[in-house]
Amino acid sequence: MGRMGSNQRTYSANPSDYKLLEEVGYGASATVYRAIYLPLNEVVAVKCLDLDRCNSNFDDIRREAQTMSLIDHPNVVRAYCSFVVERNLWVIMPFMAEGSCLHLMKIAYPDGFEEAAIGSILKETLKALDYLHKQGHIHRDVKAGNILLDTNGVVKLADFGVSACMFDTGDRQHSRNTFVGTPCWMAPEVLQPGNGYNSKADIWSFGITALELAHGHAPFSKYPPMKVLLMTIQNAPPGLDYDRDKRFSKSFKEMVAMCLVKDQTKRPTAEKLLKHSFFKHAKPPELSVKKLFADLPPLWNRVKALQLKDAAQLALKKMPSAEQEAMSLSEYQQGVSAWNFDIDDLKAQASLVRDDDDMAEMKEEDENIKFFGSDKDASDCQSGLGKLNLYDKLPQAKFAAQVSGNEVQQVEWLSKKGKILDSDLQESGCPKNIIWNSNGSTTEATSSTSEKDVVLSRTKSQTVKSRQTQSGPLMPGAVLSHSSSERARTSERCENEIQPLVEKANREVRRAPSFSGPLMLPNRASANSLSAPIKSSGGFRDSLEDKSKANLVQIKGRFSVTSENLDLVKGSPLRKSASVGDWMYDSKPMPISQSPKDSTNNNVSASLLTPYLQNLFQQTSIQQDLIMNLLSTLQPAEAVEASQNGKLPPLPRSSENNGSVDSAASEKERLLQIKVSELQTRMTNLTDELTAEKLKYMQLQQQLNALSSEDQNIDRREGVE
Ligand SMILES: Nc1ncnc2c1ncn2[C@@H]1O[C@H](COP(=O)(O)OP(=O)(O)OP(=O)(O)O)[C@@H](O)[C@H]1O
Repeated sequence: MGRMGSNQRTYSANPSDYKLLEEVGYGASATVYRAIYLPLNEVVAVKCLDLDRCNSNFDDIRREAQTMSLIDHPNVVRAYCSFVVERNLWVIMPFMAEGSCLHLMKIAYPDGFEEAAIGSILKETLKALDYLHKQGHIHRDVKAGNILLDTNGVVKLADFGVSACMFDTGDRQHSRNTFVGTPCWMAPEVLQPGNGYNSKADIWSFGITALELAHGHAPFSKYPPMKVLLMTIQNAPPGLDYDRDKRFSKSFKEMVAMCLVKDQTKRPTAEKLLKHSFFKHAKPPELSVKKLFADLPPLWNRVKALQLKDAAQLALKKMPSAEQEAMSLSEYQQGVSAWNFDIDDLKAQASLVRDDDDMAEMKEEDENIKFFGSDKDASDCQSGLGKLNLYDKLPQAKFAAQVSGNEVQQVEWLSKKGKILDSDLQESGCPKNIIWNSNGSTTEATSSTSEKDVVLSRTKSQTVKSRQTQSGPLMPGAVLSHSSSERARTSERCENEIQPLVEKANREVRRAPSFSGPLMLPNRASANSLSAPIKSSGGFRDSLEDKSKANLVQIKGRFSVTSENLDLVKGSPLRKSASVGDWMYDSKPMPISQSPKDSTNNNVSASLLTPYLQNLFQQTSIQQDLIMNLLSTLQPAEAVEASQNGKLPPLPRSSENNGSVDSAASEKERLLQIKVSELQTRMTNLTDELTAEKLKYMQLQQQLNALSSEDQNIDRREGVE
């Protein structure tokens, strides 16, 4: 599928012609790398889509990729070419050096952009939509995460085509009973079956994206997907509040209101919307957009920083209390959206997750009508994880070069925002004094007080608000779905290029869902957690697939629903796990004290139990890993002490542990240690559970053996008679 790019250059379909460099983005189905196209020595982006997670057949994907490569508009990211590498589809695209608007907000503008920049970004995006709609396409995934920026301020809409085919084969039957991702950006008609939708659905998503850019997050993003769905359908449309959103012009508010009309026929076309006064007065992006990232380090370092932050976030979050927000946030942050699912299933789930509090909140939302009416109020109630934005949690960092060996060029942009506190750093478990170079990765360094002061003196005074922010994605699906070859490639590169700290953080981030994943029967193939099919374990996978094939309707993104799941739900409702951050089916494990006789009566087959045990086992090991990682972020003295007290497992020996011990451990670090202890308690519980299950399994095995030999005896006796 090698072909000409827009610059009339030819791009080969030979993977060895592309040298993958840093990871610059990740989504539900793909990881995106900066890469060099060796024959031309040109920087490109390579999006690696995991075909294992694709619902479409290969021809559909190939067709869509080809369609994507035919798209030719200055505001649409086109594909130069695409080809299959093992179980991945590689899509070669122009590299958009400043990444997505979502990343930019997460890293530097947690409260959203100023209106001038929003106007420019939206205008360029609308031009792209106008073009696509006139070509007969619906984008179906318009959101800040898919609006990419180039260093010169060029704005392009990405993810057209492939994402569509990945999640919609056009055969709706195959999509039934499935819900994936967050419906934050989805139009009501998309969420309601039978109505049908058209390009106006993109206009709704465009309106939601406008709110996202204005506030740093999409409406309802704190809620679980099912609730978002109900709110989108039942509530008045979200919008910019005329009184409270004073920083935005009337014209902007009007434009958003025009997009967010529930009746799709009343929404303007992209062409008409472009004529709105808000866009007439929009500045050229090179004036208003370019300056947004003027002081920022390179994209890949931002991505690493976000991953670090995610690791810290993971370590700090209060699992039980924040898990619902975490799920919603992680969905939102990941920016997953797919438009195929069955409304009844969603409603079934929604009815199960709603509790009194939820209803009260929903009522409150109804009363407020305008979701964004009170930024402060809204943000205050968005607790938990939300408080951890990069500025809140990353060090007063300056990041220094390491990768290319260039001169260290300190970048103080993080501190400029005035949101980074030393204490936050300690709390985050990140090493202090990380230096971040404009072209390298992170490395530790000494930061003197005077440096700090200088940095702080340059700080813009900005109120540190307790609000929901767009913290980096916990990216279970994308990671779990990587083919082993890609994992190998990634880890190889990490070893070579990324500093251990970052590597460790990445591992933590990637394992985050594993840590928090539910213990569940394996036939729920959720990609939202560890409970997604564990592809690496051969035997398990087989049994899993056998079990699930009959019932699994579709796996998309990180949520999936199967008809069997729904049956399960009836008798065994969805519930929030006490210890994990995901919704799970209450699998009602048998009591440990159960006698073999009772066990037999349960009719639990070994084939069902085995994968369950393996799942349990895997989670336990992953938790162990996580604890080890956390331990290594503790002050050595404390960690050693905790370890010696028997509170924690033995510390891994490392050079850090051999160094001099700082006896003055901070309060924050002690808190972190408490977290670690909590985690360890959970791990112990899981281990106990695992042991009990193993025991039960052995008993069942014995029962089965006894039964089968009894059967044989009977057969033999009958034969004799
Ligand atoms: N051409 C590109 N240049 C630079 N960064 C890119 C490029 N394409 C994608 N990215 C980055 O990678 C991220 C993920 O890419 P993309 O949205 O295509 O993945 P995805 O799996 O399709 O995501 P999702 O389905 O969640 O929208 C983007 O949000 C963006 O930050």
